[in-house]
Amino acid sequence: MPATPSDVVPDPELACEQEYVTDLYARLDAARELAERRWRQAISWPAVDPQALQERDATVRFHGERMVAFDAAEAGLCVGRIDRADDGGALYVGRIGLPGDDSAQDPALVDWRAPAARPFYVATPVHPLGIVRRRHIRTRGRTVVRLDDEVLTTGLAGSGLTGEAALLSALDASRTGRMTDIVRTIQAEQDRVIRSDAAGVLVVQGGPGTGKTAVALHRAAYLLYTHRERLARRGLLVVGPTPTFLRYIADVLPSLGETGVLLSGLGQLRPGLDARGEESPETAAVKGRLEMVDVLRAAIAGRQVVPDGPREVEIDGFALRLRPVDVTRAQAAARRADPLHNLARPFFVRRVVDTLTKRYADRLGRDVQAGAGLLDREDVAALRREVSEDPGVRSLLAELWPVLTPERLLTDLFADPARVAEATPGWSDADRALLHRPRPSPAHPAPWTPADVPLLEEAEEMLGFDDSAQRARADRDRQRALHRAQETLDVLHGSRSVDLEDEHLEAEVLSAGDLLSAEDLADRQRELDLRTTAERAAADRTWTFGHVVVDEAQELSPMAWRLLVRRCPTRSMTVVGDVAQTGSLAGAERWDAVLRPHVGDAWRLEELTVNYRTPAEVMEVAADVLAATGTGLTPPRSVRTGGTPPVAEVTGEAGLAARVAEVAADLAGGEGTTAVLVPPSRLADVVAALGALRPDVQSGPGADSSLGPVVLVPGEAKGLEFDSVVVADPQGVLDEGVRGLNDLYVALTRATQRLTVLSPGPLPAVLDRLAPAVV
Ligand SMILES: Nc1ncnc2c1ncn2[C@@H]1O[C@H](COP(=O)(O)OP(=O)(O)OP(=O)(O)O)[C@@H](O)[C@H]1O
Repeated sequence: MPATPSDVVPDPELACEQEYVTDLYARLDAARELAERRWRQAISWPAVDPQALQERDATVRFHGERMVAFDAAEAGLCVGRIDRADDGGALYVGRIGLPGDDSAQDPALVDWRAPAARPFYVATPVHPLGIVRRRHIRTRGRTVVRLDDEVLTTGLAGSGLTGEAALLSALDASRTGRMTDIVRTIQAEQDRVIRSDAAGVLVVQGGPGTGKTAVALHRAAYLLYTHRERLARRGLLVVGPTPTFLRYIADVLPSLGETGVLLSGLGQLRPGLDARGEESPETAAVKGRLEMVDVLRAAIAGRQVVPDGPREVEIDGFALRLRPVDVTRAQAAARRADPLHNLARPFFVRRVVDTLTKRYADRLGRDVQAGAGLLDREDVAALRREVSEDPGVRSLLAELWPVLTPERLLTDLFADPARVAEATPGWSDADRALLHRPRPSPAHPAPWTPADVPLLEEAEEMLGFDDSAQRARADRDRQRALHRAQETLDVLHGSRSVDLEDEHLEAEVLSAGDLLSAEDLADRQRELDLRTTAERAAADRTWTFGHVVVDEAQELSPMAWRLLVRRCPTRSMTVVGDVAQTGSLAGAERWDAVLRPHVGDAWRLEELTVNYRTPAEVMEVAADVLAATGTGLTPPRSVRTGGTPPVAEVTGEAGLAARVAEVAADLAGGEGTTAVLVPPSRLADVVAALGALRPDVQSGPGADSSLGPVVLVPGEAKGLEFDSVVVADPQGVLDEGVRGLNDLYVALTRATQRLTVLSPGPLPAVLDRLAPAVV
């Protein structure tokens, strides 16, 4: 029995709250209708100049976003109320704020993110913050179905949980395969993180199930609320480890009414690229090292070639020589002009063409500079053009200083061991070999991997983005729009209804063309740009964000950190993760080591200590594995106890897949979601065996536990949770993972209700606590 009373309140109170909640929904409906009306008005505004057009876009977007927020607030609009001491009255807390009738008084509903709502989450009997009672209001649709009260005047410490009854009932619900928001039951230690200052890098370390992901997403919503203007403009980026994970969390921010957030996996951070290729963990680790910056720099320098001896090109029957020293000089001049390879290239080209033109003129027996037979400027220009357009000259220039895309640079580098060797002085042959990748062909497509993305982006920074083609296209589009606009004006001019003979009078009469230039008209006809900030940010690789949230941040390589920090120059970041769950070789063992190269000591740490997912009985087993990792981290304290005790079975090698399938099919026949977590070598067999019993089995990156039982390797299950988990072959998980203990820790802590461990042979020693039944 908790020391803080938490009782179901009888009906009369329910009726009162129903009345209040019904009134709140009426206000919500009114606000939504108003927003819709304003949206309609704004969308039909004539935009007479670019500024008005921008204003129209912004107004349409603003009311559109409000409509989305009002829709999102519909489910569970009001989460509860706090009753203030000294008869300060009740303050209702909800998903959004709704004004009252009198602006001098309390709002009808205060947004959960507003400072006034804070006591709802953090007041305790020991620190009541002027509150005498906290009431959780549960609704189904628009009907109030349950109230849970906590009296805060006892002065007793209590369980340390806020709204324990509401929390426990939320945690006991079956999982749907999608994460939901926790606005109703945010706990005090989580609230502290959510409302922490936006400035600087905040690292949130916490064991499995401590709500790191939930907290990170609510923090994103909080920051958007608190710094709306800045963040709405610059946008907020949430980075997760895998597309599966992103799908799992995708509903949370929209349910909080926020649409301006870009959710992205690391493999999707380069616009236009969806990098999902696979490679060995060792290769990913090498690609993730910071030394790759030097490798890329050397690879680019290696593409600026000085030939061994003189090269000749033939123009109009004359052999023109380009000596190595000419190339060296041209290179030096180009590098002085611009440090970026592609942007420096035009300078290199000009120098080489100048040199060849001069030699051409000399060979023609004339002196370009002075004296008898002086070539005039036009002659020189003609010779220059001839040189620069000559195919032989062009191909020589492409060989000596090619235009490079990041994709071409990396493809050529990885495919050529000699280039790799040249760019990696001091590396071992084994590490060099890890970078090797055959040139893609239809037979070997070799798609880009997530570890390639930071390299491509880094290379783009060094090469310089040659946007001349893009600008030319934009110019052409604009010219076309102008042309169309001019035609429209001409038609208007030609079809004037006044038929005037007097030329003088004609000059006095204004036509559409007099009032409006073709440029204005083209601007007016520009389409509404209603893309959200997130959509615009996703399409623009130079976009920098107002805040970046990184989830499962322990997995990120140093190169990935470099990329993220570049996208967030203000270093306003929230970094959540658990260094005991690091699965990738390139990932973090300690936060300070990871962050120092990018932000020095300018980061602060918050810890989450309570596990809301894993029942205590399961966590005890997982805690032994955590101890064996040697990280020295304390296991989180589980909120829930008394669930189904975890079970283990030794199946024998031959019987493993069939028994896994049988157990998983049985669990999947019940309520909630089911996952089988296996070492990679068992994946195919287990999928086949389970598929025979459950054709809806899911596996791989697209696996969705809301559609059927899933079979995943531990890395794919990171950040996810399931009602029932079967861990198959724990020794295999230990042996096959590059950080096997961490992988096993991740696998064991995915269960919200039931855990079954099936082992082909004796259980690994770290699982001694599970005394297996031999079948
Ligand atoms: N205050 C809360 N109220 C209700 N549910 C909560 C609360 N905090 C966390 N949860 C639930 O606990 C579960 C675990 O949360 P979450 O996935 O955010 O943990 P995590 O720390 O990111 O875990 P992992 O390290 O395993 O990725 C989720 O179902 C989440 O909704």
